[in-house]
Amino acid sequence: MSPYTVSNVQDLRICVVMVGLPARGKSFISQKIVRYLSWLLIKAKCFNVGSYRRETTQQPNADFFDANNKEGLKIRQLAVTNAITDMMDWFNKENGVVAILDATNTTRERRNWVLKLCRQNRIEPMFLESWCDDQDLILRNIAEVKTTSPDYVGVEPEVATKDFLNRIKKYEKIYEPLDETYDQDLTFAKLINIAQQVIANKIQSYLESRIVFYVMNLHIKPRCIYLSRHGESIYNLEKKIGGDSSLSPRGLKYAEKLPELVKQDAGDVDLTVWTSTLIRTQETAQYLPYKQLQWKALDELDAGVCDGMTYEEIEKEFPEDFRARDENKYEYRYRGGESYRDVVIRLEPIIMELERQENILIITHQAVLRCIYAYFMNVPQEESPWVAIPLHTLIKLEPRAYGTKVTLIKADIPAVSTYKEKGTSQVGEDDKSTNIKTRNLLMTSL
Ligand SMILES: Nc1ncnc2c1ncn2[C@@H]1O[C@H](COP(=O)(O)OP(=O)(O)OP(=O)(O)O)[C@@H](O)[C@H]1O
Repeated sequence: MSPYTVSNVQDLRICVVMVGLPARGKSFISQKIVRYLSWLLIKAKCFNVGSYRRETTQQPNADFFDANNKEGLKIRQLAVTNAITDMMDWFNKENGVVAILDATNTTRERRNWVLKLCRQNRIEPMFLESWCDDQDLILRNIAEVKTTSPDYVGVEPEVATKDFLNRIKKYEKIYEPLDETYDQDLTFAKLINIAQQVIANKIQSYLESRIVFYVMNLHIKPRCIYLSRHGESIYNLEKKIGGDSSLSPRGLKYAEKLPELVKQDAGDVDLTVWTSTLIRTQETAQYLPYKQLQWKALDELDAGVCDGMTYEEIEKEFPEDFRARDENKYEYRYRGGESYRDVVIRLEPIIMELERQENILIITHQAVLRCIYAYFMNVPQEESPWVAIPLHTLIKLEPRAYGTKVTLIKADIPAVSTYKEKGTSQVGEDDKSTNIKTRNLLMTSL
């Protein structure tokens, strides 16, 4: 069995029950939690009741959501029942650890029903409410994601907005927010106006506290995260892995060009640059006119006894290890070194801090960038160690409501390719194959 990344996960099953009026970011938060936990290799899945409801009812108007609409109630009850049935199946058949029940769950009656079902099935219920009275933000949310939802295909945005506001009114009539006194025995967290205020009540397990800590750090301000590998290094030229070498002359050219490349895209925004503690990332960042921070956690995957060797040398000297790594690159740990899984675990504070921050430029290493990229782009663990991250290329990530937009900005300074395909010890591709890899990278975006 694989080791867990968070303690006390064994035998623990948690259902995060979302609570809140429409357009309060419940789906946004649910998807973020799933991505975060999946990245940490904790089995997590979101059950969105709206999608179940859409299987039977297309494009209902606000009246459908009226508490007195018997037909509407029946359909909505069926949707939540089906979602919960699938959720229980997932816990039982697929050994799920954290399920998110993404629905409004606005009444005490509904929450009590979910609570009972969870307890009967040995699942810990944790309620997570998003409460928001910022009308401008709610209107922005409706414009950003609701007027374009499947519920409003072919409907004018103004008409859709008006109907959605009516839908919210229907829910407001019956809404019973979580209450510190009434709900004092429940495990719950309540986010007020994003995370201006956070109430945490009876948070029991370590995993629950990680989830609360994570959602506390989320923000929705528009921002860019730039990622770059260090410029081409002497070791890259010699096809060696690891080490702490300096940049090659072409790598230095990239370092000189980087300020212009960033400025052209980012303009005058304020950025902070994060580098690893290794010479090649610092040399790459040396001309950037921004505040810089060094993180040990951003150092390259430690290749242990293979540090400083070429792949050909590794294949000759440690043939079994070479094959084992190709077989399961994510789990393979170099003798005396690290695996991709180890790197993900040490990157967790980086991800947490990235969620808190605004515009950041990270200059680090291939394996580390693959792990960070996998978090933002939802790349499955078995694929992430094979993502091509070319040298001398700036990757721009723009987090959006339900995903991340990715753009590649090439510096147009030649560099060797350090990409190694499965089953060979050869690195390097011609220009054509590098472009194919680049396209693969773009296609993984949401
Ligand atoms: N804590 C929050 N409070 C308010 N808005 C948020 C919050 N977090 C994210 N958002 C914004 O909410 C929007 C996404 O809305 P989302 O679909 O997640 O709402 P919802 O509550 O799931 O609505 P519905 O009940 O209709 O499914 C995005 O524009 C996102 O920026």
